[in-house]
Amino acid sequence: MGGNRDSVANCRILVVESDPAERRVLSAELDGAFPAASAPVFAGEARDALARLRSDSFDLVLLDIATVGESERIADFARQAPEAVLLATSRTGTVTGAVEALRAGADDFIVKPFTARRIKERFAECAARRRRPIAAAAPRRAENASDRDFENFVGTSPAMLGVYEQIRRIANSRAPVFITGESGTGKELCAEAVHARSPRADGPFIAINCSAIPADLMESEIFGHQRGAFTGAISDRPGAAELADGGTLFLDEIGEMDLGLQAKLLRFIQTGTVRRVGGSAIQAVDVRFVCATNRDPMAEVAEGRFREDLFYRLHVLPIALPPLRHRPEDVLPLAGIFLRRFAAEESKAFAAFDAAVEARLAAYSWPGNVRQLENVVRQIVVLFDGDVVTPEMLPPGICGNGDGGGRSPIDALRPRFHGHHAIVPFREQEQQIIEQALDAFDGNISRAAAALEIAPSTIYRKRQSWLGRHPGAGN
Ligand SMILES: Nc1ncnc2c1ncn2[C@@H]1O[C@H](COP(=O)(O)OP(=O)(O)OP(=O)(O)O)[C@@H](O)[C@H]1O
Repeated sequence: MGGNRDSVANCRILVVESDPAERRVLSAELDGAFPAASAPVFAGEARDALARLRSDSFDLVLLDIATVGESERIADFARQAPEAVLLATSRTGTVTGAVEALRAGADDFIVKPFTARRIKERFAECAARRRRPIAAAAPRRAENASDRDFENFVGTSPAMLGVYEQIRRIANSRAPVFITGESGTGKELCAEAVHARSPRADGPFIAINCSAIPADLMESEIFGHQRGAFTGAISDRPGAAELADGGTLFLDEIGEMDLGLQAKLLRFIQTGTVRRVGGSAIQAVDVRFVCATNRDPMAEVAEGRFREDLFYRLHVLPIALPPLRHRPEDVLPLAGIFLRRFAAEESKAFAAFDAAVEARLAAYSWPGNVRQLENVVRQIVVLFDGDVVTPEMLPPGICGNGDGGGRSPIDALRPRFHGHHAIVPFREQEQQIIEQALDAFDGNISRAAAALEIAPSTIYRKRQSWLGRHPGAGN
């Protein structure tokens, strides 16, 4: 199944859509966009699609929620095609619908109409990030493994060599690993490397982002639930802890976990057992904990936001990832690999940066770290054509003259004030800025968050609060 999962161009697509008009639109949109793929397969009913999945393998399944019916059916798809990326689609984008779909096993939720480009991006991201066995943490197929310096890391600065050495030394232990570092410094890559180098490498690597999932769903995400445990719990579901049995459980952005759940996590660490929400059976689970935060954990403990006892349980083997500005020699190798990756993905010719661009990239301070560098290179590749990246392609902040000519999507986010008449309430400006960022990145929350240099959870939370202000509003 899914032999080409990491390669967007080669992916095999199954579209589950009952509306003939929608099928025609999608067929036209997808045909040109996935040139190397065999034509997408269309199924008008969930039953036919499930039958097709029994005899054939796909890398991407686009599931129209209205066609598929209740979320239990989405769970059927998740079971039938465990390696395919499942993107739930709907005309009506409500938070509840999205949460239901994700809970039932979809990798992501996309509101129609959407472009093939958006599908490609979501597919690539989900294939790279979804819960998956460690096989997916191996170097991307399209890239040369020798481009990497250690596991999936690029960079040979002394600071990073020190990190690789630390990972090598702690990999064999069963003790928890606590990774700190600013946003975008590679904490998730680090967690994957710890797993890949550990004796558990053949076991599962399960990542949970404690900030991306609403607090009330988090307990069931980690511990699972029994059917009927709460509204919407329509089937039994294992949590991340059970799924990670024999492998590694990565708790990303642990600093965002609510205090009640921290107590339950502590109990899990102490007893090595879990109980599903609404269930009575206690199950022993063997996992290695790796967690990460971009906050200062000691300060969080001092402020009472992080339980001290939990902190000391988890903070056994600390790894601190250096910000990119402390290792400027890594900037150009990283930029080079991103350029090759995105040029291949976008079928562009870009192969190098000119000397002036290299000088600017190396001199810039990269407050958003590697993720910001990755986003900048991606924007350039998407927005421009050519073999060589030249200075006028750089976004204003990096090109240094403050005049971007409106080329960068991020440029469109800059608020413009024209005297005091333009002053509007802060919360409205905030909503506008976030919505513009989401538009600029086709609704992609992680990329919008990275561009705004905030946590994705902030966007999720804000959207929930806007819905609270305007009952019935969609997302
Ligand atoms: N040293 C590196 N080599 C190659 N790619 C890297 C490196 N560091 C980070 N990246 C890439 O940068 C992006 C951000 O990395 P990652 O998600 O691991 O950061 P993070 O520290 O977990 O961020 P956050 O705190 O915001 O979750 C990813 O696409 C990752 O693959």
